[in-house]
Amino acid sequence: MSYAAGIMSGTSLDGIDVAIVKIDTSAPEDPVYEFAAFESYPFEDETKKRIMTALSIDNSDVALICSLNFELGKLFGNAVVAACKKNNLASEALRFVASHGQTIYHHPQKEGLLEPSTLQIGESSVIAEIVKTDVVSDFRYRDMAVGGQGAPIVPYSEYILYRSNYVQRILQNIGGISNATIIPKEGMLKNVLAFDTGPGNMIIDELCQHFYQKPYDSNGSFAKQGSIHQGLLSEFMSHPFIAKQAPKTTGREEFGKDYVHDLLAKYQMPANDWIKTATLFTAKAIAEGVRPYVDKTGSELIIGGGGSYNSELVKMITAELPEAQVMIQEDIGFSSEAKEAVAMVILGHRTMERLPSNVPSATGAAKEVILGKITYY
Ligand SMILES: Nc1ncnc2c1ncn2[C@@H]1O[C@H](COP(=O)(O)OP(=O)(O)OP(=O)(O)O)[C@@H](O)[C@H]1O
Ligand SMILES: CC(=O)N[C@H]1[C@@H]2OC[C@@H](O2)[C@@H](O)[C@@H]1O[C@H](C)C(=O)O
Repeated sequence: MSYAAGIMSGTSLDGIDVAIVKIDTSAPEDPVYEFAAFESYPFEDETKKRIMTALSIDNSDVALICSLNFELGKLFGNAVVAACKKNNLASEALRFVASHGQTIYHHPQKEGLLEPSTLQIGESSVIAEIVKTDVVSDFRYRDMAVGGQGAPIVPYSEYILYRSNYVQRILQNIGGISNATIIPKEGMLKNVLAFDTGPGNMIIDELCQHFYQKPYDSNGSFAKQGSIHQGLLSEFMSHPFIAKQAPKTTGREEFGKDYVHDLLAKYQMPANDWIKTATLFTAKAIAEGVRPYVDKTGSELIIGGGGSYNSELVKMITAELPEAQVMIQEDIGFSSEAKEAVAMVILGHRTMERLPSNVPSATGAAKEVILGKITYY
């Protein structure tokens, strides 16, 4: 029995999530992962601003990215130490730390001279020195090296935690971007499908920041007061990503600030109508993405990520997908916010054991590979 920590800092840039997980390997072929604790550390405004600048094609610079790699390594390491302390654990007793890293750019298709590539930062050497244990990081690169999109990478852990002999389960994550994992009833890992469905909270957050200087639409309260603008909704739905076939992944490059500000320049309407229409688009993109795969004999769509706390969004998804039973992670006793950080522990454990954890049917990779790199302490 050992403990490990997973660190997630996702595309929404809300902060650093740390999950501590107990790993029971008494049956080594079939390890059991037990959630032990979750802590979240919001980024300082200044740090968030610097990351946003680093992500921007127009304003990014190499000195900033170089420095942020080490700054984030420090913040990630300190977050794990703080989480351990709060939960009365010695951080050096962790068997390993698994860190996702901050995605700076994700470009899965070849475009001109640009190779399919992705970049996550938050230096693992710095984390290892602070936490004083081994660190697994950089999970996406190896999958891309064998022709995969490098995302989504959570399907392996979702298969381990949620597969069912009785019902199809669709795990719908709504972070900055939304992604779905479809696990057939009695399915094998090779039958699992996963892909990004489009924006998660990214457009809603940008609009809340623009109109109200607020980071997000708490519980959908602005959306609840707005009306749908059909012209804007049609324009949203005509985004080429929506009609694309899976496997597909996306990011801030397609649904970030530039996309939202181009639309803001084009349409005039009250703030809450913008937010309501963007919320419906987010729900429809999810429904369009998963609808072709819903098992008519029974399907549970389980929503996780911060979007599960937006009840207006959840209501819209429920209305768009009457063929599935829609619920959130908390309805089945899990935590919506901890889900991805827990997933990192499961992926990290596979790496430590020299075992593969990409799902080629999800990423389009040519074969199964061992994800991640290990920095030994
Ligand atoms: N109470 C709430 N009401 C509405 N929205 C919320 C609430 N709490 C969190 N959110 C939304 O969830 C977002 C954070 O979600 P999460 O932490 O799952 O994203 P992430 O992991 O950074 O992104 P990704 O999964 O795309 O990498 C916030 O930016 C916000 O939009
Ligand atoms: C490149 C990148 O960071 N992608 C994230 C992002 O956030 C959600 C969605 O887009 C998903 O594809 C992925 O994260 C999760 C952890 C994944 O790979 O499964």
